[in-house]
Amino acid sequence: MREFDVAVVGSGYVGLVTGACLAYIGHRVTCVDKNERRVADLQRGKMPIYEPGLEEMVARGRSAGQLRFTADLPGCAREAEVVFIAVDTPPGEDGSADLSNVAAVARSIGRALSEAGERERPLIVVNKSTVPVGSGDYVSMLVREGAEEAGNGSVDFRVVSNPEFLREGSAVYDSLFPDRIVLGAESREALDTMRELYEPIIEQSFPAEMDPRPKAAVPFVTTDLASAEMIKYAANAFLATKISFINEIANICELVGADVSSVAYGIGLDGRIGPRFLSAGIGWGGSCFPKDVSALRSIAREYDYEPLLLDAAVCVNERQRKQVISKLQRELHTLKGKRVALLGLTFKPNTDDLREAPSLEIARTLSSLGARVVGYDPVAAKEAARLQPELKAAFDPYEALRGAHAAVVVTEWEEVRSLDPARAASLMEEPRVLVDGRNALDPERCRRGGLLYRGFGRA
Ligand SMILES: NC(=O)c1ccc[n+]([C@@H]2O[C@H](COP(=O)([O-])OP(=O)(O)OC[C@H]3O[C@@H](n4cnc5c(N)ncnc54)[C@H](O)[C@@H]3O)[C@@H](O)[C@H]2O)c1
Ligand SMILES: O=c1ccn([C@@H]2O[C@H](COP(=O)(O)OP(=O)(O)O[C@H]3O[C@H](CO)[C@@H](O)[C@H](O)[C@H]3O)[C@@H](O)[C@H]2O)c(=O)[nH]1
Repeated sequence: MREFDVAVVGSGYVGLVTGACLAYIGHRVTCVDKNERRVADLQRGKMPIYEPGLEEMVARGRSAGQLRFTADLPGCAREAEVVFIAVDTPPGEDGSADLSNVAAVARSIGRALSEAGERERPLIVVNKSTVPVGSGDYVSMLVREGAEEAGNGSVDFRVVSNPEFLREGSAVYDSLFPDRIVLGAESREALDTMRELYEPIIEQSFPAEMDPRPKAAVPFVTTDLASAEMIKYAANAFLATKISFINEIANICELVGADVSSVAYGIGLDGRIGPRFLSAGIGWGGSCFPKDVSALRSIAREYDYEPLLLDAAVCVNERQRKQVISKLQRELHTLKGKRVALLGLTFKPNTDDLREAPSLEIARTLSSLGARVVGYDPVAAKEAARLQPELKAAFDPYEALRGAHAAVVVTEWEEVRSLDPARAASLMEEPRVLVDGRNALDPERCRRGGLLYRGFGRA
């Protein structure tokens, strides 16, 4: 295997995990970020995010001398063979992706290339951020513009799209054991180089200590730039739609007296459907699905196309969150003066990410209706209370439940799944409602413990 000099720009969820994993498989990696405090923290081993297994991977990379951190993007771009762009592409006001961070990095790479003069091989600029179709060409244009600004526009580089499919909470595992690696480029040579860089992952030839089960080679999908960019949006839109689909079925199950968990199991056994992403409940949130579905809708509208199915997926998702409120109103009648405990606040378990977390919107609505809201989360209670001041932070689930008239399971952390219903009921006030927004608890056990259990799509 050839050892590459790699720069990864953006030390957030994707950048850090990518950098740490590339160092783990034997490359020399420099992670770059414009946030100097973040860089200083990383240089002394302090993680800016909560992601299981990441701290150990970073420590390992640093002590092997394979991983370092800097704020000096031009310096890195001059020395690297491959630069990954992994900066955030947040939603703009109209729902389209805001590419200003990607653009700033591309220009800066251009300037650095121009100042460095001739290179032995073209620099490969890999876009890992989720970006609209056409962004590969836009990045090329900006690199060239940056180079022209610095006095020499004839710089040698190739742009590659390499969408990222990791999930927060299992990001390290997903990066080392991906379902596929997708690469889009116009240059065969650039694709061959990327294959070489990823070879230990494609061949699964790195030490098997993380997961000793034998693995087949990872499919390596090569395509043009636009299709690679579209694969990312299509994958997220499909998964989000799949969840909205099961939520629609859950709502009908409630009306007809069926149980959505059994229905999901029954349909998921069909190989054409598959069992994953069929958990009904509050619906999807997070830093990706809402932003990417909205960016895809916005792309479609740019071309005067009405994305009816995507619009419906979003509507169903918005309605699911509102259902938490109607389920509470049905049991508590007025919410004024009632204490409601939210159990789990991050958008999913095993992450500290609160971007588009349903908990924040639910807390806001409940407090606008006069309820007192307290929220428990094992890692993000303090930050959630900062973002949503109506929410009082609790650091233990039972502390949150003390004196509560109702509780809502918003995020199925293990600490929430393993809740003791009898202990919860003993701390709560009448009518002791538990709205299980993730269908994570056993309804019978909850009822035996003295809770008024209400799930999604089941009795
Ligand atoms: N979070 C995920 O699970 C996930 C998964 C797949 C793809 N993605 C995509 O990957 C991209 C990154 O997402 P993320 O969640 O890692 O973002 P993030 O917000 O966690 O991190 C982004 C980092 O980039 C840095 N940055 C921004 N502009 C910069 C610049 N000009 N120069 C240097 N550093 C800069 C920020 O300081 C920050 O540390 C997004 O496009 C996202 O859609 C995210
Ligand atoms: O059956 C399910 C599965 C998930 N969710 C919710 O869907 C959201 C997203 O979950 P998940 O996909 O596990 O987390 P992310 O980390 O947001 O990962 C998604 O978004 C990433 C960013 O683009 C992609 O890289 C991943 O492949 C894609 O799964 C969360 O709010 C979950 O609670 C459900 O409601 N029901």
